Amino acid sequence: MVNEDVRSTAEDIAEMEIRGAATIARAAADALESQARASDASDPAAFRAEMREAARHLRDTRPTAVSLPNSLRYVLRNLDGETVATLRASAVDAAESFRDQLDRAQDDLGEIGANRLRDGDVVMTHCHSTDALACVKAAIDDGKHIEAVVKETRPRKQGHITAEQLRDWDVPVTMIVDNAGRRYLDEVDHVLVGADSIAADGSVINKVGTSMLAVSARERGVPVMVAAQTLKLHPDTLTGHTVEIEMRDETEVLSDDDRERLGSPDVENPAFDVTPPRYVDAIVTERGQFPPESIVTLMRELYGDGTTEPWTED
Ligand SMILES: O=P(O)(O)OC[C@H]1O[C@H](OP(=O)(O)O)[C@H](O)[C@@H]1O
Repeated sequence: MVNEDVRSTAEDIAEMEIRGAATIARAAADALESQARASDASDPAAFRAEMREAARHLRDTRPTAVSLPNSLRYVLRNLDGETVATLRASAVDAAESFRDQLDRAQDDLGEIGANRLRDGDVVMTHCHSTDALACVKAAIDDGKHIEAVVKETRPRKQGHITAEQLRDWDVPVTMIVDNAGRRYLDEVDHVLVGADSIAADGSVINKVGTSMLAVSARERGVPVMVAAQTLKLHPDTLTGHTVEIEMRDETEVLSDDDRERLGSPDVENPAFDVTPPRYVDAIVTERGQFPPESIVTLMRELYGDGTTEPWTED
């Protein structure tokens, strides 16, 4: 029942061919739209069941970035109609308005984040975040000169994607290995990172290594700014759930040859870590910037009704 686009999108998300919390959310909405368009369901109940199955398939790819279930929820909750044709149209509309909101949110948070950056500032980045880079882009568009110290971000080196994007915007980049982060903090004005999920207590779940960087930044007096549209707020944490940290394959850390040479040690490869709120200065969203401790107010406003898992309903 799950269509080919959904299967290939799910595979690409799992393999990180499609990656980054916002990009994953967009791809998931696109895939649900494709499922709706291609459906040959004979009646509304069959159509809804297909959409739920497609959503489950996409949901099961990666566990940490809440933008993925938030995106699936958005499309499924907006299904509306008494016939397959009207249901299909509602899915297409929902996917389109989801994409519009995502783009607008990123633009708006970029403007807000840019207000924190002064002409001549240097930012230190970790991993690759489109929300974080939107702040840099808006600052440049305001005529500010911005430079960047870009952390490589092992094991998958997403810092290279950041450097490539900054190169296209003519932002001078200094690339460093992750372990040089603390040494170069003296030369930067901000740490600027994205988020995969934000918990109700203001904890930031982001690429592994973020917490170490944030602790060092606090010690060095460098403000830590997290750029995260409200799609990254994790509603389940309002009711005490914790965010699952994805463990990825050991081959990302050690090649087969290296593993054999080292006597097959155990390898742990968490993709994310949790930065406690006391190490974060501001969470920049499209609704304004918030001290992490107050993000719960916004979360209640947006998700206070609690969450459902529309893909599990029969
Ligand atoms: O939504 P945007 O800001 O683009 O990305 C947010 C976060 O998603 C990425 O995770 P991964 O590379 O998919 O594991 C990084 O942790 C990044 O900070």
